Amino acid sequence: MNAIRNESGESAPPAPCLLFVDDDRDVQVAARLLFRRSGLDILSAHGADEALTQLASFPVDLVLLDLNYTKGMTAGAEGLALLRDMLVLRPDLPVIVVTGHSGVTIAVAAMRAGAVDFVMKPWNNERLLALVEGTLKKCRACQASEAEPALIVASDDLRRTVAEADRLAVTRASLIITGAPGVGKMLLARRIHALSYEDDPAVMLRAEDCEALPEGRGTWIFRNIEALSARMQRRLADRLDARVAPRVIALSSRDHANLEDMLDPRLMLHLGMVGLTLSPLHGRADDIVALSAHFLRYFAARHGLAEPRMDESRLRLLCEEEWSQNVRGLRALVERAVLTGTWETASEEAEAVPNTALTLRDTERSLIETALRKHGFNVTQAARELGLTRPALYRRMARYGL
Ligand SMILES: Nc1ncnc2c1ncn2[C@@H]1O[C@H](COP(=O)(O)OP(=O)(O)OP(=O)(O)O)[C@@H](O)[C@H]1O
Repeated sequence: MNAIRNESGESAPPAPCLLFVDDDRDVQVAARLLFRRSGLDILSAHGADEALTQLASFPVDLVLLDLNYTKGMTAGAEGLALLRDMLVLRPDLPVIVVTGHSGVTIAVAAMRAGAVDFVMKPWNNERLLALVEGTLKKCRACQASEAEPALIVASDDLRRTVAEADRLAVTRASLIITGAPGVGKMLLARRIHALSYEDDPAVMLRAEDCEALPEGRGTWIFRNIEALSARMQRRLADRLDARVAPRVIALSSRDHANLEDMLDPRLMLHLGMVGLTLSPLHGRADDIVALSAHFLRYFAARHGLAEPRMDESRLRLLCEEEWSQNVRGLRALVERAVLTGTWETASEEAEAVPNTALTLRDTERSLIETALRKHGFNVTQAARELGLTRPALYRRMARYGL
């Protein structure tokens, strides 16, 4: 199993964690030595793609960002574009720009684009350290309580799907995201929208409640697309046929073949052009490990409580769970562990809950049955003995089939 690991192969410590983006390996080594000596953990990325992947996979607290990653490039455009992408994913992320050739003008442009500060290369170790520590201190409270990375990605399976989603994000293509309930379809749809060129917020629609289509174009995210009425499906297909059409991101827990049967063929042609499928959480051990660590840290900070200890055997149990509600189930389980300070696996819980419910149900059914028999099935007298109103007793009789 591939737990959250930093470059040295150690399990990633909870915090603080820096991400240093620079294509120059010597500079990376110097930064690593400096920060590790000071007790800070540091991840490195040598270019934009790697940086975004690291950011999506690890709970990064601060980024140090060089602005040029291609040999000979000094204008800083690559770095500015990456800065904007990072801030889409993590709007509160503190980013310090580290600039060499590009100089002060580009550093100022980076500050305008959302960087919190900048340092010039070659840097002074003490000053850089003080700047990083000061920034971390200032940001820690708000960052720890609010920031939840857009999407945690650790398994190769999810990484491939997210890479494909990111590639499609900048197009205007409508698409369908399929996958079991709670697997992350809505989160992925939001990420696609956030990485697109669309400035307006996406319109969220529940297909089963949708009786009219929004005005204008923009991005429309439909939950449960298969529940859209036949009439609305035709209207939506008409809108997608138009020259100036909205972008529709349709979500469904049904698979593609099923949707072919359920959706208007014209609508399916538009939406089914490209499809993304998220796999069930069970079987994505790397994601279970990364998500558990992330949710633990997130909920401990959010509720101001200590993180319950996560050991190897606990992780193994989590990886063996069926996760019928997928990531939503894991998230709830971890939040409960933080709130109660104790762990219970989903299967322990699944066993525990029905058993208790069964005992209560059995007891109640048998009390009611005894009272009814005793009074010759006279409901008024049985209800009086049980301390219930007649309607309440009728409801229970119906529930227990008496
Ligand atoms: N990779 C992930 N990283 C972080 N959080 C995740 C991830 N995947 C899912 N979640 C979280 O799990 C919960 C369920 O995700 P989401 O609502 O996107 O699922 P869904 O597939 O759209 O569910 P449904 O089909 O039931 O509507 C949300 O709280 C979401 O933030």
